[in-house]
Amino acid sequence: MEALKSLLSPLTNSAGPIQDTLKLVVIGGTVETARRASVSAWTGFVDSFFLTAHFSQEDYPYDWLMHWLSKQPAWGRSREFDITTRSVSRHGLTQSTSGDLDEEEEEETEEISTGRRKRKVAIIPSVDTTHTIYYRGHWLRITRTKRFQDYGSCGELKISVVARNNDILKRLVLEAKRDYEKDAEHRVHIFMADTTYGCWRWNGARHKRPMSSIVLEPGVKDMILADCKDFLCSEDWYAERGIPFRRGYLLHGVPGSGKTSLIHSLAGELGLDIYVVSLSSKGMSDNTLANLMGNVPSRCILLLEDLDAAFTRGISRDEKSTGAPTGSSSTSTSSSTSSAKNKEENNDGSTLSLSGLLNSLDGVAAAEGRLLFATTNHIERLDPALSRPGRMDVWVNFKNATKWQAEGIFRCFFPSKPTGPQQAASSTTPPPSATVDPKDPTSQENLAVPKRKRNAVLTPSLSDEEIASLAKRFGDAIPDDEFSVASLQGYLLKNKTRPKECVDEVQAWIVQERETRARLKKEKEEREAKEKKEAEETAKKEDKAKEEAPVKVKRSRVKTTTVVATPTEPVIPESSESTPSSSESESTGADADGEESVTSEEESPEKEGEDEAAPAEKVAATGGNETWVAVKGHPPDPNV
Ligand SMILES: Nc1ncnc2c1ncn2[C@@H]1O[C@H](COP(=O)(O)OP(=O)(O)OP(=O)(O)O)[C@@H](O)[C@H]1O
Repeated sequence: MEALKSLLSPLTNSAGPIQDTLKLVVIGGTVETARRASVSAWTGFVDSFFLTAHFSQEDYPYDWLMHWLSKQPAWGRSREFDITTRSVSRHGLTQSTSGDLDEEEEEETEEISTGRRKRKVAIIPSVDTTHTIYYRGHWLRITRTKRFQDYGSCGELKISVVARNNDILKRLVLEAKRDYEKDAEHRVHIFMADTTYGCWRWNGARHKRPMSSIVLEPGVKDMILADCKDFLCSEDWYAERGIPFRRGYLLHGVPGSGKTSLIHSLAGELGLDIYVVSLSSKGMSDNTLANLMGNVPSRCILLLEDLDAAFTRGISRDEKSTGAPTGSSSTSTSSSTSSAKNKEENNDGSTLSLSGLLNSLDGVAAAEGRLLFATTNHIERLDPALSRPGRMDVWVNFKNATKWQAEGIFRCFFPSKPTGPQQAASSTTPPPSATVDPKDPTSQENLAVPKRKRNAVLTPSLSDEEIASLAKRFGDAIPDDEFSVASLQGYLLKNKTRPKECVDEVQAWIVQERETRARLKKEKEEREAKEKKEAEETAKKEDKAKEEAPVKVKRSRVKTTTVVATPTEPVIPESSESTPSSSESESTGADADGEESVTSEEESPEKEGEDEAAPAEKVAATGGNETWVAVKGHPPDPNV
């Protein structure tokens, strides 16, 4: 006990300073805890008045709000900002009006004459800065941030407002949406499948293409448009009958006949975005496709372009296999060559199987409400399962241009001169291109030519009768089902300011086109014949090499054995290096290094057999087999 007291005595004697220190720690800790508690209570108290909404760049409301914000003067007056020529949102509609460097007006004339592309420069507030905007009696605190993800950064928007409930935020989002849709109504947005990350990437917004600019046989456009409209407003009908709310359209036929153009037109007409998937793209797999298909919005056009291309590069029904193309078999030369080719083609990480494709089209996870459009130039290559009703409900065949279509496309290019007051106005306004009223949305010229370039095309004005007669002559000159509409369009484009000459010279163009086609066809046939011959020769060589392969292996084994382990085995006589030593080894029983050899009795007949076989093998090997040369150390003697 005494000992313990003596041990503690130094501490008890100095209790004053320690107690003070302890008191300080306790008081400091208490004050800090109280401070933190009060701060968090205050923040909680303040936050209880604030409503905060988060918007991610991955979803539409972010675009609506960025578009809306870009129109707010306070947003443009930001004191910390980035300058960019890129679109802030995926829809490219958020170029800040307040921040635009307005040189457009001055540059417009110059642009038309030089063809130089205008670059808009926009000012946007920097990330992680907070801005306050007054909106309908409330102060909104808006912060733009960036979140980093596996596949790059993703923008976020945080909006806080002091309010009793979230009505004000709902109103804001609705207003932003309406505003955005109003500005976006003249565009069709295109999204492309990103197979690397299995998501959709905005690819641009295109001006809507009017249906009147698509020239198809009478009734076809109306039929498809009516069918699409009918589908889009029949959700309940489908639900009542338990039918999956999806519709598929298969547009097949010759290239350049308007399949893709029609889809773009329909998207504009129906106000839908287009989501494009290329099944043959690198890295496409069943999972990626299912993921993509499950993530399309309920109302959109899903476009599978060139469906047959996916087949020829090796989709198969078997999930494990990505080979076995069906379409190119007719041109295949030998099984070995084609399988090698397939391997090469499929070596791009794509593991998409037909069953995977079918599942993603109408499996459990497939999106509903979308219009599926698939295009192909070779319908005969499609698996029947893919094109059956339920997956592809409407089939439309696109052929080469008829006379009627030729006439129609001519009229699209050369609209007739407006009559009445419009004509009077135009006659006072040079140049002649002013015959088209730029405000008239039904004007053919307006439909065919983008707005900003309208005045750049100097088309002579012709009366209705003149255009009708020229169009008729043009249509009569074009043979039915020989030229695609795209090729006619190419010819008309070359003559876009010379309607009369265009018709006068069309016969010469037809002759020239036929000659070009004949020449190209001949060249193609020659090239194919050459390729076929080369492939046959390669196949023959490979077959020959295969036949020889087992013999070579045997010989190389013999040679190796001779050098390393069994020096007394007979050395192949045709080698100039080994011939003398072989006889020497046989006679002396020693190898080239002078090692003692052990020749077993049992080996003798085999050796004899090999010796006998040697001349025959030698003859077979004169084809210049590489293995043979490498083992022997000198090229084969072609005279043997
Ligand atoms: N029927 C048509 N009416 C109006 N323009 C057409 C028509 N067909 C083709 N064109 C024009 O030809 C070009 C090519 O058309 P488009 O890409 O739509 O053809 P496609 O059938 O989809 O071809 P592919 O099968 O090669 O993809 C476009 O510029 C389009 O304007």
